[in-house]
Amino acid sequence: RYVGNRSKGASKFPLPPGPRGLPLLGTALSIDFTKPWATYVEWGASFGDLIYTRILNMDVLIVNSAKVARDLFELRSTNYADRPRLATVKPYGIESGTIFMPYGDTWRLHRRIYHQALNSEAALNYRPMQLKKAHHMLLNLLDDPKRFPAHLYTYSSSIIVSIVYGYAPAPTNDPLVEFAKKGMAAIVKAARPGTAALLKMFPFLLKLPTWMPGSFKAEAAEAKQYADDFRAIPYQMVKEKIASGTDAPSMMGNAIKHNETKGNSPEVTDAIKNTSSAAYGAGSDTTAFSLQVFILVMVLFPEAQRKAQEEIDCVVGRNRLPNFDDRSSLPYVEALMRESMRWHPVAPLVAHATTNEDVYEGMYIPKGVTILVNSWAIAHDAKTYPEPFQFIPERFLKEDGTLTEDNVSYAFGFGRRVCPGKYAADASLWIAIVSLLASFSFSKEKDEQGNDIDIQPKFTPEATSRPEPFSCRIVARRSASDTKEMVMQHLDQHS
Ligand code: HEM
Repeated sequence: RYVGNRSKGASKFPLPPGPRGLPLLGTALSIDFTKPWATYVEWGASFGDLIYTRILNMDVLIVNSAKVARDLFELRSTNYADRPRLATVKPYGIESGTIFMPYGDTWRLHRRIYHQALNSEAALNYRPMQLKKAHHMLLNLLDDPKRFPAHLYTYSSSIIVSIVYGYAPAPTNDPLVEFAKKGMAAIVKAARPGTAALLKMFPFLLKLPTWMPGSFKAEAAEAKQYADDFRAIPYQMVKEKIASGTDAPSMMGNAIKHNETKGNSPEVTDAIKNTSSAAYGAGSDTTAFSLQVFILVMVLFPEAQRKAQEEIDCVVGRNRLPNFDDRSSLPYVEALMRESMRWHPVAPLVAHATTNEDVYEGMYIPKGVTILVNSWAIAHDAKTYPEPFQFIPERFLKEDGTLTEDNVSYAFGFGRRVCPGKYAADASLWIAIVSLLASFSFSKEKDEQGNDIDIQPKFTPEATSRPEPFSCRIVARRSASDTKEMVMQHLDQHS
């Protein structure tokens, strides 16, 4: 059990209840690591909505309900905005990125840079670019529907590089996007809690020669190299564009120019490099994976797809593609998007840490403890969402057909750490979803005998979780040539 330095006043309160584990391993053996969020829900049935446990050598609190999340992360926000100190972060070269950064002044500086570029007003400026990228994605899907995950990734990452660097990547196989993708794959490994816990327990694993089984040296060195390059190379590129007067407006460019007027503070220069790479890391997979979930649910729940397409056909018609002006007239599409984000939140477990000890409803919360919010549990709470495993967009609609207040905000996190890219992300998701629904139908793939190939939905257990690969048929709703012609007409209008 946790032995921390408790203040006198707090010493009489017990830790929250939770499963007891084994020495050294804690409760690690009882966790289903293919879907840890579901194990924590099971524990919740016995121990409640706030659980204390020890996983390997880490003390962890788990929050399983929207109420506890609100009470701690919103109402006591200053104390619950830190991050756990993962043992992987430094060796993997990402300690100065926003996502893993301790709560404090440098983190505040980061948030100011994001705020300038990504607040709700600023995010409106990206809409024409997002619409154009959505149309490029439709063309990529028409050409090669089987590679849909790659097209979704190209869509989401090209939006981020455009916002962050003002860089217009090639529609496919862009060198910067490809480089960033490889880097991300290496860096994602740093966020695996199992690796972090192992390295904290056995730091020598990082020092073992690369050829020895169990060595993390090569993996960490590779990730660090990518992380370093990804901070330096785009920064240099944007600086050069500014110098030659060929830069496009961007988060990085604006921050560099602002910093120049203040005498080029090295601290701000670092923050500019680190926020930009973190925005790529935090914004590319999340958006692409959310769209993969959307396609998966369209295949699994054809009735919802049909209703959304009926709404689009009725409001937008079939002679043009939807745009942002249509958004408020398409409540079913909006409800479907919310239901898709609820059905599988791509950040199912969000890790914060406390700054100081606290007492909540008679339970002791230690200083510096990791506190995992189980967003998946919140999204599958049958009291709020009856039949939580079904896909029912109507749950977000009132009787009069207007939307409810619930906009699934937990999908973007909590309190002071809430996702700073959420307005831009929301727009990227919406325009992609409505454009895809207007242009394609999604259904199960057929086997050689013409029977539907069944899908058993499964999700990866990483911090950003996506569906395991699944096959599906993506067919243009108009003929392929008509769709292409319509998209090309829209693209001509953009330019
Ligand atoms: C569908 C897309 C997205 C989803 C679902 C999403 C979700 C999240 C979540 C759950 C968090 C953790 C919040 C917390 O700790 O409570 C987060 C953090 C973050 N997100 Fe997003 N995000 C998305 C897109 C974006 C985009 C497009 C950007 C940038 C352009 C971005 C930048 C960030 C950053 C920098 C953080 C770290 C914030 C901090 O630690 O203070 N995200 N996001």
